[in-house]
Amino acid sequence: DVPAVEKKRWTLNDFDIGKPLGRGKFGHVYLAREKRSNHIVALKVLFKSQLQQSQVEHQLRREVEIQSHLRHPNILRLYGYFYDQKRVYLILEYAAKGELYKELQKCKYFSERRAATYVASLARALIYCHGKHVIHRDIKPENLLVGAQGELKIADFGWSVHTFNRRRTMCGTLDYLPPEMVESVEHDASVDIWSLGVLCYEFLYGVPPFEAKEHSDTYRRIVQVDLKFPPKPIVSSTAKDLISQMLVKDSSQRLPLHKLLEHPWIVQNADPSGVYRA
Ligand SMILES: CC(=O)N[C@H]1CCN(c2c(Cl)cnc3[nH]c(-c4cn(C)nc4C)nc23)C1
Repeated sequence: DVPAVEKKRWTLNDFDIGKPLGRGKFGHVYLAREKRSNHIVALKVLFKSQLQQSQVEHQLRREVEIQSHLRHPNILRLYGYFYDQKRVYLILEYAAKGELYKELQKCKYFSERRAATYVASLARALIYCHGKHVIHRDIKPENLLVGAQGELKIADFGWSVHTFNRRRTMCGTLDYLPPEMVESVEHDASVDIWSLGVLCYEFLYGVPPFEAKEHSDTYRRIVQVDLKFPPKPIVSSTAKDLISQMLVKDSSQRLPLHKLLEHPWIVQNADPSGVYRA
């Protein structure tokens, strides 16, 4: 679409900066408009000093490298980046309907149709990533944004890796980590299947499956796959069947993503357009 974008040297003068959209760990994200095209974007501003302090420059370089090459309707575009003396700027797609976790907090949990529609679109995005040997490794509500038509966008590839150099680094909250990452052994793309299963559970029940007061309890519940389905809210047995096929300790036995798209719960509940219409 806009190949020239990669070649262009962007500067802050190319943009009108708008309201702050939110705060990431290393800086703020602002609404911005590219002056020549009037294109609305999200400008993520990161302070080099903080990046250096936390030794995450290599992770940021990887995030930019990976996300700038991914093109999928359910993956937030990274159009480009630039930097000045003190800051690094990421030019990101603007997701008009904001952060999914706020929506989940507001309505406590989603209907089966809404949850299945979101899970199916995330599965398609992950199939695309895995096809390019990219694993996200940090699928959780905080990293999901909602586009203007209500479609999900996976953001924040800060923890993604190309599978040929698998990392054992610990990352993000514990809730979403599969046993092999919690036990920090070798891991592969099936970590994203586990996290999608955790996400599906949280969409339906409003809380992640292995939540506990203490980190050590969450850790134990994950490695023991201590999976329980509360009596409320009422959830169909087909939904529980799908979740049970994803939250499997042996990563090679987890339901493959293309099989997930054929699962009865997805077929019967997900809107094929990937967009949930209330
Ligand atoms: C870690 C991190 O970057 N988190 C968030 C901050 C905003 N950001 C956005 C990014 Cl990176 C892209 N698009 C966004 N749209 C919004 C947003 C829209 N509304 C109506 N409200 C919000 C908020 N936020 C973004 C990602």
